[in-house]
Amino acid sequence: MKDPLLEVEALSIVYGHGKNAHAAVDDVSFRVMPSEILAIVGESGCGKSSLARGVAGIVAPASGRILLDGQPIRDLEGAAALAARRAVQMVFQDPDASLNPSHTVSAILHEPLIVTGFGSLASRHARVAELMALVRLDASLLERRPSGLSGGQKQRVAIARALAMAPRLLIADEALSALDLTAQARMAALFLDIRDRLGVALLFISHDMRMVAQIADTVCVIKSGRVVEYGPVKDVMMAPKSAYTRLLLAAGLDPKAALGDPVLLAALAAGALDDVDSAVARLLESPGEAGL
Ligand SMILES: Nc1ncnc2c1ncn2[C@@H]1O[C@H](COP(=O)(O)OP(=O)(O)OP(=O)(O)O)[C@@H](O)[C@H]1O
Repeated sequence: MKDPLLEVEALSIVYGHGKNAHAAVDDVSFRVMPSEILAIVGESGCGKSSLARGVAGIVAPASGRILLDGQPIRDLEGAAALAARRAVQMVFQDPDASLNPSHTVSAILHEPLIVTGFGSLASRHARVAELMALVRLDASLLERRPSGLSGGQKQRVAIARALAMAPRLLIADEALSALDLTAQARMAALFLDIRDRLGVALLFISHDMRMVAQIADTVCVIKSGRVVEYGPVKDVMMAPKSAYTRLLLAAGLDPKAALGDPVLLAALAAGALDDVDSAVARLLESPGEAGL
């Protein structure tokens, strides 16, 4: 049995102070093995982005620990701290916000290589060509700026830039949700290909259970900042233990809108699985009722 790459232990992230304090992430634990794809799934506002930012070190946890190769990241110093920071890279939902619009794709991909002191100009060029091939982008796009690319192409550039740091864990925070369905499917295939070729692990943050089923090995379902279900994706899909997971699995239902339904809310609160299933079936038959 291999050792885990990442361990998240009893992590809590709190916004605000005093009586305004609000735990966006509440006592969450999971682990990611090398080259595993773990999906964190839940409806909008459940704390997924906060969790991703906590793992990436962008927001500080109120309590709990994050370990990389068994070492608490917070305790690392000097070269070890730098290596840990590089080992975890993030791809965000909106490439327009994360890619500099005035830079060419070439400049965007050269930058992390320069920052990390990656060899000579010739070796950087070779590495940029390799990164473009990895994300299946044609080299002819190198001189374009982000505005000259499609949404899917921009997201591929963002992934290539993250891969330039030679990460061991990639965090994709709703990285597919701004794309149309065809682009989403192609991007999911790309993530699987990258995992297979590079052995990089993926923390795949999503609200979409169907996308998660296509890509993940393991799934962690989050509701109101807490883990409600965690296990191999096949087990969770075939036999969801929690009523909330069943709701997320109901294809065609928007959980956010459905949660406005009082009967469904009461069934969820009571953990009454049969009542949840019948409420979901009713909402699917008459979408107008839940404003879907
Ligand atoms: N910087 C912040 N300051 C205060 N509250 C925040 C901050 N960021 C998020 N929150 C709150 O924390 C909770 C979790 O938000 P978070 O963005 O992590 O959820 P999410 O599941 O990623 O949602 P979405 O998919 O809509 O981004 C929400 O109630 C949100 O309003």
